[in-house]
Amino acid sequence: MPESGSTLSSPAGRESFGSRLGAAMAARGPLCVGIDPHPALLKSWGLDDDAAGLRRFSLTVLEAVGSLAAAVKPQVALYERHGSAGMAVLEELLAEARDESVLTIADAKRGDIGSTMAAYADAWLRDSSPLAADSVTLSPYLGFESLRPALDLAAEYGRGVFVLALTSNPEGASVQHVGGTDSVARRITEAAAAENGRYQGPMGSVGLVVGATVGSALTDLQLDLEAVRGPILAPGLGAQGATPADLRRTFGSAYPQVLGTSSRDILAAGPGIQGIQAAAQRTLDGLREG
Ligand SMILES: O=C(O)c1cc(=O)[nH]c(=O)n1[C@@H]1O[C@H](COP(=O)(O)O)[C@@H](O)[C@H]1O
Repeated sequence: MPESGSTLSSPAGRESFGSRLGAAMAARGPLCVGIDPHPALLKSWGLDDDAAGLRRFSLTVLEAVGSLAAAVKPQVALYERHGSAGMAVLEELLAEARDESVLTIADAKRGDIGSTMAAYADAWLRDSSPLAADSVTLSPYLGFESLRPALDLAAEYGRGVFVLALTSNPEGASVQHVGGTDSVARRITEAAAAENGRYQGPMGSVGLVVGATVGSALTDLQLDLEAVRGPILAPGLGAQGATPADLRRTFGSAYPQVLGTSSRDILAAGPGIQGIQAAAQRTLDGLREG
């Protein structure tokens, strides 16, 4: 269990997130399972679209994939839509994952001016917070440096961040590709690489989000993901159409850093634990092949 109590507690010497995630990927393989309790999925599982349904769904997924996936990624929006009762379920899920030593990525996509960003960082990355996760997704639209409070708090507490670079949705290109070979995405990638200079070992704690669906964009925009020396969270597998073979083709020599993530494609195999496990295992086998 993480330390609790004073927000001033200093967990000096704690192992970094990059190192913990690298060990989990080496031991289990490069799969993250997204926990996205969409209303349609709750319905197909025979659950109500309420906090009790959300709780059953979340804890079932954790039980099914907790010993198989390198990490789980709860989609915060799908808890927020249930208000405080939904956020209480998210707190319970994060605490349960912590107790079972399953790494978590809170998919909150936060980003704001620095002083407000400090509050987001407190919410997701500080030990004393009920929503503390091992890592959180961040949006750099206000400038990479606006994320400073989260970057520093993550480093202090042995936690991590995943910064959006090239997202899996087709609309992303209208912002992220701007600038050609000096693109917005390239600026983000280079800033993440510089930030990982503060970490020792093969993998830093500042990751990027690069969709499995981005096709030739890495080459077109001349992005050097190996130089980032951080984990690459790659959503888009399954429900958005990408395959493990696409991932290998897209990421090339950076593939060892890639954590493939899939939600609906695996979750649709529920509500039985064995069905979810089999779907996750199939995806993992695909990611490990070749
Ligand atoms: O940050 C993310 O995880 C993310 C970034 C991105 O570029 N695209 C993307 O789909 N995601 C998230 O990844 C999940 C994808 O879900 P599925 O399409 O069901 O596998 C959702 O929770 C998305 O919000």
